Amino acid sequence: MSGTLILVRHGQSEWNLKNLFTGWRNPDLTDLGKDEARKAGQLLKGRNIVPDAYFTSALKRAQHTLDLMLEEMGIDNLTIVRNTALNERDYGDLAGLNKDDARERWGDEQVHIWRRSYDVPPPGGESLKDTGARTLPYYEAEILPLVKAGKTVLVAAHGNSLRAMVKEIEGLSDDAIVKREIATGEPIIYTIGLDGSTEERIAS
Ligand SMILES: O=C(O)[C@H](O)COP(=O)(O)O
Repeated sequence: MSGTLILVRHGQSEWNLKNLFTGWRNPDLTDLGKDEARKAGQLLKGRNIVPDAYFTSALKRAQHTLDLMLEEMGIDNLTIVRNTALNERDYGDLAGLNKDDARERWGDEQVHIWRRSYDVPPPGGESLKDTGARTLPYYEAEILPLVKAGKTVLVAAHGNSLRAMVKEIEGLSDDAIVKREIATGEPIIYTIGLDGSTEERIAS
């Protein structure tokens, strides 16, 4: 027996557009972000995928993405589980700063290390490892058991909470995850067996 896990990063947010570090701040989607979310819903609908369970973060941009996807899929009357465990990495003191301004101030390399290294946190914030320490226990307790029981589960979350999950699911090394980017509004679909074996299918 196997189940299906679908991971979706929220569509473009107002702060993605403005090139600001966002983290736990709470901007909504742009018009482009709303379109991306609707397209993700259409893609799943086109594949006749009807999830059994829905998870998202406590942040508007991921919740709105899930709502728009469900609208496109014609699914209502359901329970959505929202949890801070699925929130974006906490960007600490960088939240609200422009990413180019930060590069000017601290240099390209330092900013890249804060954004993409595995275990170096930005000042006052979470590294990817810290994010995983919050996201993965939740994934393992609440999401994975459903998938292993043969269910289809849709998770709408964030670049770095999803990178933490992708690292675990695909068994990527600390070095390999540094290069892994998660595109907005593009569902990643995994088939996961009872024994935890994984087959990745990326929708396009
Ligand atoms: O929180 C943010 O600023 C973005 O959603 C993700 O940022 P990143 O591309 O720096 O990881």
